[in-house]
Formats: sequence, C-alpha cells, structure tokens
Amino acid sequence: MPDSVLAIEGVAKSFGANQVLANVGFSISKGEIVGLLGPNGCGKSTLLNLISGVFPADAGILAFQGENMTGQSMDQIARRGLVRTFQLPSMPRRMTVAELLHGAAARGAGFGSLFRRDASEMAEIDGLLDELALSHVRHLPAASLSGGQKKLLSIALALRASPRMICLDEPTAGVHPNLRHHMVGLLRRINASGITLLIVEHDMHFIRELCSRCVVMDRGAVIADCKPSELTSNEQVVEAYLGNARQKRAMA
Ligand SMILES: Nc1ncnc2c1ncn2[C@@H]1O[C@H](COP(=O)(O)OP(=O)(O)OP(=O)(O)O)[C@@H](O)[C@H]1O
Repeated sequence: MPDSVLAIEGVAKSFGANQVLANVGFSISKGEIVGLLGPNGCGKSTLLNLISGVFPADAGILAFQGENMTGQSMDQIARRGLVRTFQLPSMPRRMTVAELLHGAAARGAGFGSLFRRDASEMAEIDGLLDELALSHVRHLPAASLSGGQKKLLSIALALRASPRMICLDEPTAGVHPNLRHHMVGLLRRINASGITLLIVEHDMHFIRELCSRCVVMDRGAVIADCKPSELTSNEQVVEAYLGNARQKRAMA
C-alpha cells in the first residue's frame, strides 16, 4: 500500500507452548483511525506490544513508514514516531504531572535539558494540560491521579514524543462517561493534526464514533477487516464474540 504507515506481515508470537499470534497481517494508511477488536485473550495487547517493541515477534515483519522495525527496542521505535499507551498506565509517585511531561521530551534531548525550562516548552506543556483537562492537577504527584486522568496523562506523554502514530490500549476502560466523551473529541483532534491512531477497545459505541475501519481478531488471527457498520452482519465476528460468551457460560 503506497501510503501505508504501518505494515504487518506474517507476524507470530508464542509464550512457551501458548501460540498467541499466528500469521497476523494488515496495514494502516496515514491518517486512519483503526479499531483493533476481538474477544478477551485473542492477542490484541500482545500485538500492540510487538508493534511498539515491548518484546520481539517470533516471525514476520512489522514495518513503520517503510522501515522494518522488527527487533527494535521501544525507545528506538518511539524515536521513529510510533508510541503507545497502556491499558493500566503506571505513574511515578515522586514526580508531578508537569514534571513528568517535561521529562518525557527531555529523555531524547540529553540529561542537561531536564534542568532547562524554556518559555516555548512551558507553553507547550500548558497547552497540552489544557487540551487534556489536566491543568488543575499539574502539581499533583502523577501516581495520585484517577484511572481516567492517568489515561489522559499517558496520551499527553505519548504526544510529547511528537509521534506520527499512537497505539492506544483500551483508552476508555475504567474511565468516567464524561471523560469518555472528552476523549472522543480529543482523539479526533489528535488525528486531525496528522497522527494515525490504532485503538484497542471493547466499547463498541466509542469505536463507532471514532473509527473508519476495524480489524477484528480471534484466537490470534485476523478474522475481519471492515467498517464498524459491517461488524454485526459479519458472521465470523458475531460467532467469535458469541462463541466466547458461550464458552464463558459453559465454564461458569
Ligand atoms: N508476557 C506474557 N507472558 C505470557 N503470556 C502472555 C503474556 N502476554 C500475554 N500473554 C498471553 O497471551 C494471550 C493473549 O493475551 P492478550 O493480553 O494479548 O489478549 P487481549 O486480546 O489483549 O485480551 P484483553 O481484551 O482481555 O485485554 C493470553 O493467553 C495471555 O495470557
């Protein structure tokens, strides 16, 4: 695909005898907002971990902006412009929200820059805090924020890396409905600024509001690649979710 930002081909991953991903492949074009869906345990987070370099794939190719990133570290991949957020972001106890945001960009610019706070950077951090509705908690320890605020902060930290693409792992899980609404607008604005988004999410309403396309996985493989409006008429997708529910009921 000529305007592909992320191209995944034949990706596989096992943990011991447990094969979690097998021959996974799809690509994402510049500017898309793609939902990555599938029943619990089908391998969505594992795939995000491989894309963002948390751990390496056993086989296959993960190319970002035409460059094969397979085997590169999370930092190397982030420096090339692909960052991710986590399902349960952990935040440091001893740093405030503002200090953390300052440090996020300083990491790539050398230790000395930790002590420099120029006006343009402060203005950028103020703008981010404002945009993410976190201004009122800027002087609080990052670890003391609510679950939803931590999710917003992890998006702010991702933005500090000046990314071309962000992978989000369940951005709305445990988030208050008011904040959820704010997050839809926020992610739309982030996307409108030219950043491609891949979003792992169980909230179908959120997916329908935000995504133009969905990639659906089941038991470690891609089973559908379609518009959100086509999900309920896709037999394989319906069976994957129903089958999973039946399995849970049978095991209860
Ligand atoms: N680091 C790991 N070590 C061992 N097994 C793992 C590891 N990470 C994931 N797994 C296993 O991989 C499988 C897929 O897990 P994964 O978290 O990728 O699924 P998921 O689709 O994101 O699920 P959910 O929607 O519940 O978050 C599970 O069986 C899980 O136990």
